Amino acid sequence: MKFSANLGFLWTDRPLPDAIRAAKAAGFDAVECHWPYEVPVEAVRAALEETGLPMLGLNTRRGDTDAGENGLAALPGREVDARAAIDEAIAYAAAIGAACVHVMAGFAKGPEADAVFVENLSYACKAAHGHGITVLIEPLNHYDAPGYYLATTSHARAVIEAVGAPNLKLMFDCYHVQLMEGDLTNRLKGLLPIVGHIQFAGVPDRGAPDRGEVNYAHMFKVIDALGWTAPLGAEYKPGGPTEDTLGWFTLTR
Ligand SMILES: O=C(O)[C@@H](O)C(=O)CO
Ligand SMILES: [Mg+2]
Repeated sequence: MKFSANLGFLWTDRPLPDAIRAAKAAGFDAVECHWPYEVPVEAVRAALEETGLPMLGLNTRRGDTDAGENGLAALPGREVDARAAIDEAIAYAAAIGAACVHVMAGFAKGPEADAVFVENLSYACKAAHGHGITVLIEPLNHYDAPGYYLATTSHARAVIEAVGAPNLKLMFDCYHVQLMEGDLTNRLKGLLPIVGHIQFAGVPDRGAPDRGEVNYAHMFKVIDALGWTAPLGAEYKPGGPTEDTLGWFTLTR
């Protein structure tokens, strides 16, 4: 198995370039992040080149976080801001060779939001296509993100079908899927053709994956048996020094 360190949660005690170096030293095969925009592209690119780690993905900006926004792409009336965030994310991803951009939907619901999300995603997929970038959408659980537009994989599948772009895929985050829908093994098998990236964390506290209700020793075997070879995103909250939480690597043996 290969693993990607999600630097939105791991090694957040240091600047992003040093977090990339820490992930390399700990034995990760790749990195991914959330919102790198305050860090100069050159510094991130230099750390990636130095370590040889690929950056798998990053997220579009959430919007006005002081006002509680968590993404813009499904918000009626915010199309200009949503597309600026998409352009920014694609430009940053292209500059550091990142394979994916997660377009965050935000808090919205209803037919207007449905149409806006599909239109903004169509825009994102066209813009990303020329750079060979995959656009991801991710259902978030309703405990952490109540009211988030996208909460289930069935809704994500319907959106992906409505957009109909080959470079639009599902971020299958085992943590969110377990909290909302369960049946991880069968669900992942059924969704595999539309999955673009897989993430994991302990459930329900989002701690290290060797604790909680999900048996990741089993899940890693399932994922491997499905022929998935891309790195899996370790997106958990270490609750202390990240190095002290890496015992879960042994789950793959
Ligand atoms: O699962 C998550 O929370 C992340 O993957 C993310 O990108 C949105 O916060
Ligand atoms: Mg996630």
